[in-house]
Amino acid sequence: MASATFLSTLSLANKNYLLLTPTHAYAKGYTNNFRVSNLPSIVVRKEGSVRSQGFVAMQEKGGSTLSDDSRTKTPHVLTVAGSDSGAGAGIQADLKACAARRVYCSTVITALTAQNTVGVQGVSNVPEDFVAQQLKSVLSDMQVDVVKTGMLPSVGIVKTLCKTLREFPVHALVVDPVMVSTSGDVLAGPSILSTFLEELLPMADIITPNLKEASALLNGMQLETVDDMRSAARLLHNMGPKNVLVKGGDLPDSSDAVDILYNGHNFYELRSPRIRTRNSHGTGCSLASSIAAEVAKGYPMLSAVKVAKRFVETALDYSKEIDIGNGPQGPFDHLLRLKSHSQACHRQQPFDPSDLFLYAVTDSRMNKRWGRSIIDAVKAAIDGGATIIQLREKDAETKDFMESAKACLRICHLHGVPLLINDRVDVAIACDADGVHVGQSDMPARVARTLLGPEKIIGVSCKTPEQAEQAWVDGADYIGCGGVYPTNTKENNITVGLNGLKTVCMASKLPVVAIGGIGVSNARAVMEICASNLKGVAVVSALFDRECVQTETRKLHEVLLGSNIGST
Ligand SMILES: Cc1ncc(COP(=O)(O)OP(=O)(O)O)c(N)n1
Ligand SMILES: Cc1ncsc1CCOP(=O)(O)O
Ligand SMILES: [Mg+2]
Repeated sequence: MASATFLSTLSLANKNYLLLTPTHAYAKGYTNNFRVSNLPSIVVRKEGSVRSQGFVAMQEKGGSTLSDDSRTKTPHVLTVAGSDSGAGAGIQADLKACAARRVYCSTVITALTAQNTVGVQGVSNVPEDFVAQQLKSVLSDMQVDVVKTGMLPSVGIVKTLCKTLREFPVHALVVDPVMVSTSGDVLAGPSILSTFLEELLPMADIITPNLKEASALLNGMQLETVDDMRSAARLLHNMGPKNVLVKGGDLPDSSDAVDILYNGHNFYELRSPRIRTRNSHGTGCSLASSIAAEVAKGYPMLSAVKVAKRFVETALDYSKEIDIGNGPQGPFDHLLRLKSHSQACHRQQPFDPSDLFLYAVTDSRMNKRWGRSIIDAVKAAIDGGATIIQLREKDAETKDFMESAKACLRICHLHGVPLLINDRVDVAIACDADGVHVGQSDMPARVARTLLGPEKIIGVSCKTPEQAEQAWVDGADYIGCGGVYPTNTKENNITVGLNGLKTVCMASKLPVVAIGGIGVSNARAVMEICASNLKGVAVVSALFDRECVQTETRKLHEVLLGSNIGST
């Protein structure tokens, strides 16, 4: 029996309501079982407008007592694609990606390909009416959230799909415009292009072309730079899809993999270190189905793309040694190295760098000295305006640490504040914390990323540009840079000063939080080094080695708001 995970209940006019976020409502399938009430949305705005959160109130259909029994809906992706006998791409990749992302995946097969790591040896299209029959079988019976398309090998199949989707609308359509396989074999000829452009693209919530596909959709336009990718994204957006992700994996002369996401208003440049591996067959299919999976869970598109991209990168990185087939392009493994991850099906808030604004780091000795529990310390820091918490409990017994971490997590999540664990990746996994902070002599961030999976937050302590570059390559989310000023909290810790902090910020592609000897008297000076990626300060003693944690946190919060930096 599923336990209730909603934030709170509300009783009004003898009726009970669930209070929960709209995406949570969708992800949990509550919209199927509850009427969305006509109560106005309730908006909780945390101090300093660091994060605002909308909530909706939902009333149970036909009943008055709320319980969560068996109301959890399984997120469901339907993939409409070709089969790859080598199982690196196509339907097989989609199934594995969705399984790895913990989303149910049904399949409509459009073509059979005889394929291996050398290339495509044969293609046999499935007759249109049988594609139609498969679509109807799935969509008339199952509650599909997102349809993801891959190889659509004939005009008739594209038309059949569009017609069926008009008959059975779904929450979102993800179109991977597969035209050429990674081996260079043509999977959908130019005759299909016009139907694609006229019928399918306008229905799409996102299309995910690589450079070759974007060029083919744009009449052979040359795409050689990131600026070209932006132009292509804008032109493709004009054709009707709500979002366009142009994938720059093939961009020459780039040490990073750069993708451009455009939603008609903003461009997002999504960069990640390029992973050099032979085992990349199926990357495009897997990315598109991972995006579909995250959208099916209720993520907004930008978050879905970020998590999906990180997932594929992690899988690629950890599939480097796989040795399958003799051809130039091997498959990667979605599950092999990742299967020990405790990736819960429920969605969690994606990392928001502005959460680093006021980073409260606990200290077991200080709490003991002032006679307070970790839980009381965390509560007080949140009440004072802390935007992220780290449990840095160097002396705690593992069992005690886990128990207090679980209690702190409940409090943090009620307030929308992420909770990270210092050093102890095992504790973070065991209590499903939001992430970890590791230093240069702790578990390497790359290993922590593999253990924690793509969504968890990982912070790394860095004193130098080289360490900052490594943190980025390792898949960290932020850098903790310090000690900025001398501190008694950490022994033998070299002080980097404001200059050292600035040097690291300038070199870092990641957001940075400053740490070490920071408090009310000098926080402003720290923030005024004016580095756009310096997002806040992390503080131990100035909050926790004080009589009233809440008052000290509030004072620091005010100073930071006054500095007017990093809060956006
Ligand atoms: C936000 C943040 N930045 C830096 C540190 C220091 O981590 P580390 O270097 O591993 O030292 P310890 O905290 O483990 O003593 C941090 N904890 N948080
Ligand atoms: C953990 C850590 N890492 C670098 S300095 C430091 C200690 C920060 O503590 P305080 O805020 O009390 O100076
Ligand atoms: Mg450490």
